[in-house]
Amino acid sequence: MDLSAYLVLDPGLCAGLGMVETARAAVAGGVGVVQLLHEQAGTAEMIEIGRALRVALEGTGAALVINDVVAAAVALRADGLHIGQGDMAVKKARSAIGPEMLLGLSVENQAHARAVDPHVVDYVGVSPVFGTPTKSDHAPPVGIDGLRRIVEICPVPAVCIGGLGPQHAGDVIGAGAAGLAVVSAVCGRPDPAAAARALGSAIAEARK
Ligand SMILES: Cc1ncc(COP(=O)(O)OP(=O)(O)O)c(N)n1
Ligand SMILES: Cc1ncsc1CCOP(=O)(O)O
Ligand SMILES: [Mg+2]
Repeated sequence: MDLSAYLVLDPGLCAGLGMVETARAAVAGGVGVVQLLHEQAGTAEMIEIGRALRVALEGTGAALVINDVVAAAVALRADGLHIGQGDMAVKKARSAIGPEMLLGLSVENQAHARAVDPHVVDYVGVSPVFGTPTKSDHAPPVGIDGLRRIVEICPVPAVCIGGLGPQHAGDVIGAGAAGLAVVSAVCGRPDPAAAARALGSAIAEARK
C-alpha cells in the first residue's frame, strides 16, 4: 500500500461530486489509498458504497480502506481497516480481518505510539497534527515536533492527518511521516484530481 497521499472521504464535504467520483478523480490525480469514512452509515450502506468504490478503483492500484466498520471491511475484502483508540481492541480487529488485510490504528500521543504492536498493526495515523473543523471530536493537535517524536517511537510506518495540505508536505515528510492523509484538501474541491496532483507533487518535492 502506497501511503504517500492518502484520501479520507467525508460524505458531507463530498456532497457535490459524491464520494465515488471524488475518489475516482483523486486516484487519477495520484492518491494511493482511499479510506471510506461515513459516521452515519450502517454496515449495509458501508458495503454498498464500498462496492461502488471498489469498481471505481479497479485496475488503478489504489487501495480501499474501511474506517471503523470491521464487518464491512470483511464483507468487501477491503485492502485495509482503519480503527481509532476508542473503536475496538487491535487484537480483536486483527482476528476479525485475518492476517492479510492491512490494519491501521490512530495514535494521538507518545503513549499510544509506544503501545503499537507491529505484529498486529501495519501502519498508524498520527492524529491530528493540526486542529481541523473536519473532525469535531479530535484529540489535542500534536504539531510538527509532536509528530516527529511519535514517528520516532512508532515501529510501523506513520501517515499523519489533521489540517494538512500540500503546503505541509515538507514539514511532515521531514518529520519522518510516510505520507499525508487529507480530507478537505481534496474533498469538496472544485477539481479533486488537480488537488490530489498538487499533494503528490509537494510530497515528491519534499522527498528530494
Ligand atoms: C489515516 C487516519 N488516521 C486517523 C484517523 C482517525 O480515526 P479515529 O480516531 O478512529 O476517528 P474517526 O475517523 O473514526 O472518526 C483516520 N480515520 N484515518
Ligand atoms: C478523520 C480525521 N482524523 C483526525 S483529523 C481528521 C479529519 C482531517 O480532515 P482535514 O484533512 O480536512 O483536516
Ligand atoms: Mg475510528
